[in-house]
Amino acid sequence: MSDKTILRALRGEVLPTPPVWMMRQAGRYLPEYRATRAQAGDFLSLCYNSELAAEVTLQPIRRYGFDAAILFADILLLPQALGVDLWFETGEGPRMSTTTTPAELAALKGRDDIHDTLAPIYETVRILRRELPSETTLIGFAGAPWTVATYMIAGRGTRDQGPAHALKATDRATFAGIIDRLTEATIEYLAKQVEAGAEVVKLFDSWAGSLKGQDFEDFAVAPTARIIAELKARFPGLPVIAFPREAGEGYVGFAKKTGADCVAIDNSVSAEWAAANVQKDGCVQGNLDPRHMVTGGDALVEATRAVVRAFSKGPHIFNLGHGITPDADPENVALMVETIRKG
Ligand SMILES: Cc1c2[nH]c(c1CCC(=O)O)Cc1[nH]c(c(CCC(=O)O)c1C)Cc1[nH]c(c(CCC(=O)O)c1C)Cc1[nH]c(c(C)c1CCC(=O)O)C2
Repeated sequence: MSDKTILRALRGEVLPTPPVWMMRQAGRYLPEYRATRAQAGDFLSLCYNSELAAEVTLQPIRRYGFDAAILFADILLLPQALGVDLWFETGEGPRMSTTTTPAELAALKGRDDIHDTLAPIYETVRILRRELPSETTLIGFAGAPWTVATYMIAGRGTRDQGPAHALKATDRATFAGIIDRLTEATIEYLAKQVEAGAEVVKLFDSWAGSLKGQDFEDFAVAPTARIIAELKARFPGLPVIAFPREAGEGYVGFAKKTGADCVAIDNSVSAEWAAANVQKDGCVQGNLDPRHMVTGGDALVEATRAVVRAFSKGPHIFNLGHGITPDADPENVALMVETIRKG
């Protein structure tokens, strides 16, 4: 069995020092990322340029020696592979052609027709498995169906996922059809990442927190459980991290209900609460407030130590509660890593 620290934590081992990586660790806060992105032209061109995508994935590993690298790509590449138009408005974020009618749902490509578009992503994974240090774990990922659907239905990011909730209320069949098609395509997408060399996969459900009650069970828990069951049937022992962001009480029992090996925790709940209520069932990842990467100083050191301490009695992978922001100072990241490793 591999002795990579991330894989050990995912098997439930309690390590003296938690392994660490960061969401959005390859990103605009790093000058070397901005340079490579400029070389590629734009963000999407960078995602589909396997050599340059591998290069930006490696940059934070060289700088900080993180225990995991996460494939450089985006959760919105899968809908693009299903035939949706996708572009990024500078300074604003993603824009897509909308999928809200039975005809638009029917026009999406089949789950086996996504790989032509996504082949460069699988090539990035293969390059990374060759080039990463032997102690670094490679994480592949996809968006969870609900979160990806919120973008497909609205055609953009939204504060409250209003358009997706509205479609769920007015045309449940089409809404559920979008979730099903995404669930099936996500299984095939992640399976190809694993075949190419991803050692762990992570499902990002960034908008899980806006699903309440039975909707949370039907559209956050159930699709995640289905994806994990199918992947584990095809790849026995494959570790899976699930991130139902801002799920609150929904974090409790999420690993058991979905089969996830690790639940990633955002910073809207305290580490103490998550240790008592979520880590009791297995590995957790998280949950330092990403603002500390901007503000730094003693508060960063104290908050980092507090997260390590709160999760020290169970399996834990140190991470931020959400992605690092472009205004972060790279020196603060170094201080966080040093604090975790040197105490
Ligand atoms: C919702 C979502 C998206 N993408 C993702 C999510 C889920 C996680 C989360 O909640 O943050 C996931 C994602 N996006 C990216 C990765 C790569 C791996 C990593 O370093 O974490 C991952 C795992 C690169 C990216 N994805 C994006 C960037 C910035 C692009 C740039 O260089 O301009 C990066 C590095 C763009 C993106 N992509 C998306 C948005 C809303 C945006 C615009 C907002 C922003 O600019 O931060 C969709």
